[in-house]
Amino acid sequence: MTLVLRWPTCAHSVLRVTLGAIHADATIDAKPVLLPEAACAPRPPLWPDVWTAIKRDWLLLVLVMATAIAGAIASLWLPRIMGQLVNVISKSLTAAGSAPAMVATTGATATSWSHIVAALQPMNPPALRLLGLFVIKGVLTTMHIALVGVLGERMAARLRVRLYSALIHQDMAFFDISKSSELVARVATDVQEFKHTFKQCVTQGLRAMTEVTGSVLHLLHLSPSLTLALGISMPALYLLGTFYGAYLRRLSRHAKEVESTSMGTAGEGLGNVRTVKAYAAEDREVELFQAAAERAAKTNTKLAFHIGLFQGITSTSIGSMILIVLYYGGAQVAMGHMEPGELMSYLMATQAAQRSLASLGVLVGQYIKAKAAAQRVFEFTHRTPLIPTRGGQTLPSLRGDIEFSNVAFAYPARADQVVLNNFSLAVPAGTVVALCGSSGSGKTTVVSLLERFYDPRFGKVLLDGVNIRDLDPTWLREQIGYIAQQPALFSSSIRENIRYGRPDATNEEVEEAAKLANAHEFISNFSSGYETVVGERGTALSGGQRQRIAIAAAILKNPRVLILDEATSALDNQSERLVQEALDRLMKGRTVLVIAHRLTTIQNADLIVLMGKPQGKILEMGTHAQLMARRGAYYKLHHVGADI
Ligand SMILES: Nc1ncnc2c1ncn2[C@@H]1O[C@H](COP(=O)(O)OP(=O)(O)OP(=O)(O)O)[C@@H](O)[C@H]1O
Repeated sequence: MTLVLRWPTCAHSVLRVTLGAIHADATIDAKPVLLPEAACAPRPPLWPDVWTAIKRDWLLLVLVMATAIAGAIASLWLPRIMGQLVNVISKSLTAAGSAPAMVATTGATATSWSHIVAALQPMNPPALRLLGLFVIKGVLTTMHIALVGVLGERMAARLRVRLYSALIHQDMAFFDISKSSELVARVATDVQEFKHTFKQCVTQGLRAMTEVTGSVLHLLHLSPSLTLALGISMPALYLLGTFYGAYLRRLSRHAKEVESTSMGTAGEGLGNVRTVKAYAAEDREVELFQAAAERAAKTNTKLAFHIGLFQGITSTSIGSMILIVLYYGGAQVAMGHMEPGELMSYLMATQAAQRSLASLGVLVGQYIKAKAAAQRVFEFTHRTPLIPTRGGQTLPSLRGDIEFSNVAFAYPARADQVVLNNFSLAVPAGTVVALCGSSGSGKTTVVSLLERFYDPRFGKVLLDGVNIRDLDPTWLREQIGYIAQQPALFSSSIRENIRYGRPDATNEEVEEAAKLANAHEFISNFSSGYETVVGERGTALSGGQRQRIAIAAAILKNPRVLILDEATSALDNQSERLVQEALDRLMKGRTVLVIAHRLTTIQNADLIVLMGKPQGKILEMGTHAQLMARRGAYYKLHHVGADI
């Protein structure tokens, strides 16, 4: 029997699980095969996603495009008006060929006002046009940069929120196989890269395309024959630049990788400095780093050589082009077919066209990179979580009866390792059940299934007789309080951390919960009291303090069902007494599942469940007295006084 499960190694990959024999007791013989992403489903097209991200700012986008095109058109006028100005100057020079002699005979100074005004007169109209053009270009540039900045930031913020929301709503199985640093990089770096290139495409792309078109038309208008001559040589140069440019980009990427590997070697050595010193391996580490650094130097030298060659070829080509224009265009001027100003205008227009073509070439490379970044950004926004956050029924009131009925389970990331097998357990409302057993026997898995972080392969988990698959997952989790072995707090204030249990709680309710959790006193001793910031993951607090804050948050949440993952490392006596007191208050009147690590702390439980190998099997079950009287595995554990 073959079962195909949608499985998130990426949004579109599938985990194909071949289920061999499914025995009567639901033993699973599963062999997972990961199919490559591309073989599974085509990527959704990118443009609808990009459009969704910017469509709310369509007016802004139109303005950005309009200012880019208008700016480019304004630039196109520059060579023309410059040419007009040069023509005027050259005409005045011809007309005033004998002026210096006149000045010498009359004795008038060359700088007298009347001479200056007379000399400037014909230049005024083109100079004023040029000034007007500079002002228009300046205004358009300011508007464009400001508008594209606003558009880019709004789009990036929207994308980041959409991606973060898609990620945080994924199921736990997704996080089992994803590295959080990579997910954060998607939200930060990939969005940044996409934003950067998007801005460049609408800015430089549009401008360059307009400039290339306008310049070529202008060149054709000025001298069709010269333009034709250039037109034959330019594509060859352009292609050379594009291909060599692509090779250079590949080389540069490789050089970066080699360099970051060499830095990684140094980082690893320094990061593990205790181990390095303990093995007296300093010299070995230096040798490793030296080899990596030499590899990086070799690659970078190769890159530098090719960059030099590329720049040499480019500057020779550009120089040759200018020479062709001057050589051929000079002859045209000499024959009277062209004015000097037109030749200058022509030269400027070829430069503008060449610059724009070059920036289009660079943009093509960046577009490819940005497309890959955008695909990474949008990949997860299309992924439907295996277990949704919302949807399903809620119960009007909850007693807190829990039942695991013939549950079989393997983690999706390790589908061939059965963790729970034919697991059945009833926990009546209001009782305390302790799960104990060797490490890896499946205690945490049992509570993860109750919180519906995963769905069982076979069997059911019932709450008040209702299969939790039919319940709204958010509602379900609101009914369950969880105190972790080492509660990880958020790096905000103590008040905010306690309020995480119920965001709408008043300050009085927060303090009341802290008092019940034996936390009020130590919080009040901090100079900033409830406003004290607890540091990343709560590292600025002791283990016992962190636990009492987590208990306060659970008290505020007031769940019907409580899961306690007992701390493995013992607290000091005073701290343990305070935590235990707080827990006793919290447990009163609730259904409690305790993941027990110390036999001494579970003797009062209503039911003790000893789990063990083969995995997921219940070895023994009963009260402390019953299990001791049985003189079985529990008794033996107790007898040797081992922790579990
Ligand atoms: N997210 C996961 N993905 C894949 N396998 C997992 C995952 N979590 C746990 N396992 C595996 O499932 C088995 C049961 O793990 P579980 O955490 O439930 O054991 P435990 O009894 O709570 O152990 P401990 O007392 O050490 O916390 C182990 O073999 C473990 O390696």
